[in-house]
Amino acid sequence: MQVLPTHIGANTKECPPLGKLIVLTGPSGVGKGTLMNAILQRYPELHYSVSATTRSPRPGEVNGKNYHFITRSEFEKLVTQGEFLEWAEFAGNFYGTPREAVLNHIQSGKLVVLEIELEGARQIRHTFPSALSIFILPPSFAELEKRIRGRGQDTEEAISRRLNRAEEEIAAADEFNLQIINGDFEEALQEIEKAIFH
Ligand SMILES: Nc1ncnc2c1ncn2[C@@H]1O[C@H](COP(=O)(O)OP(=O)(O)OP(=O)(O)O)[C@@H](O)[C@H]1O
Ligand SMILES: Nc1nc2c(ncn2[C@@H]2O[C@H](COP(=O)(O)O)[C@@H](O)[C@H]2O)c(=O)[nH]1
Repeated sequence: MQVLPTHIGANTKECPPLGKLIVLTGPSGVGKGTLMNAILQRYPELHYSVSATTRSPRPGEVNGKNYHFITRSEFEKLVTQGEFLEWAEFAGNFYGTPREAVLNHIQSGKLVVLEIELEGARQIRHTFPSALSIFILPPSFAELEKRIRGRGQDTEEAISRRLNRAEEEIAAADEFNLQIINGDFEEALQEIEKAIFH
């Protein structure tokens, strides 16, 4: 039986995945979640990792389905206990991937998908070098802003923070295995499917 590491040190690599880990990253509002939901509808055998966050739920978001919504002190405790595979602060809130569920699913041979921001995706690149990392790009910055605003679920302050961060995120796109422009939704979806299954 393989022993799973319980803590990621600076030079530690997670054990080689028996299944496959897929990371979708890219700026807020580019359409990662929408693409992910479409992929999960088509391929229910994929396992989507539900993150923990200190952000407040948006209207319609369900605890345990969209996120595990927790307090800052709960989040900090989980960090101390090494319960996250990666975590980061984004636009004033904390987000993290629960370690145990992901490793268990990978061990049982599942394809596991993470939808996370840049810093977390970088951490996964180091700890899981064999993960497939896909960076989703907007067709233009103006379109990205239109999408975040069009979603209508963030305050003006949250929108500015996310757009300010987006430039830096887009500049890092080349760090990842694949860059896909989410202009035409169906085309982007097909490119992701191809990357995962072929
Ligand atoms: N190809 C597309 N063309 C036009 N609109 C799109 C496209 N893809 C997604 N959208 C829309 O863009 C908005 C933002 O999408 P979504 O919430 O999936 O982004 P996200 O990258 O997951 O954001 P976050 O990282 O903040 O969670 C949604 O209203 C979605 O319907
Ligand atoms: N590093 C991580 N980033 C995560 C995780 N779960 C989600 N995210 C990313 O955070 C931003 C903001 O999300 P929102 O739901 O508040 O719009 C977005 O880029 C998500 O992909 C995580 O576990 N770790």
